[in-house]
Amino acid sequence: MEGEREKVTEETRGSRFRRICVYCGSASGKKASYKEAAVELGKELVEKGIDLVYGGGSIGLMGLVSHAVHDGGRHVIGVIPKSLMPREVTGEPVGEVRAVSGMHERKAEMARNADAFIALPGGYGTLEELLEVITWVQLGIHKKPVGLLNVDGFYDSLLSFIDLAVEEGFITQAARRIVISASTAKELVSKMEEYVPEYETSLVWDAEQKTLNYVLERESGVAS
Ligand SMILES: C/C(=C\CNc1ncnc2c1ncn2[C@@H]1O[C@H](COP(=O)(O)O)[C@@H](O)[C@H]1O)CO
Repeated sequence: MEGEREKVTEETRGSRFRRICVYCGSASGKKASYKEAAVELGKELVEKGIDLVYGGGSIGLMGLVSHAVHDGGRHVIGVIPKSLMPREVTGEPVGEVRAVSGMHERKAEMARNADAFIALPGGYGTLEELLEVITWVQLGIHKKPVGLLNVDGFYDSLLSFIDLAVEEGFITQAARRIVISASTAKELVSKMEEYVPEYETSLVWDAEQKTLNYVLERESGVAS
């Protein structure tokens, strides 16, 4: 039960993260290792006392990771656009469901509520969410760690592409280091714990807005 849960502090949980946002496939993929990795990641969050925010629903890897975190007693927030609320589209979500008006608001709400981001294997939706939060670091919108769970080399070709873009002068070495990757959940979370941001935030979230509006730090008067 939520209210009876033992109070976990940064010291007792042994993690600097209170809540991690997980992006992952609305499908499960073909290999058993993808499903196993989603469950393993959920259990790792539980072991470290970390809560989850994700895209809501219980289909595919999204269902596996959210059930693993919820079953382990941690808090789960699923952010679902109203248009995807019918159960036949996303399945039955667990934990707290936050209904939002659209996809942009959903991504902003997920990002705002997380201390870090992890991408499991997935398709277009996962890639879009992942690349956006990476870009937001580069733009100085946030400096939260971004991790790629490279299950069975699923993300090898994306990492090679990023390296090519570095070689070809489209991504800087510093921006390359935004992307943290590992093949197991334990190793990934541990690397993310050690991550030292190289980018300063120069834009701040506009808390008055539902969508990801941001303003230059010097104009907002808010220190991040
Ligand atoms: C395809 C349709 C619905 C699929 N249902 C989804 N339910 C919840 N969240 C979703 C859904 N589809 C995409 N997302 C978000 O993107 C990521 C998964 O996308 P992918 O393309 O499967 O990688 C996931 O992190 C969600 O936030 C409409 O019929």
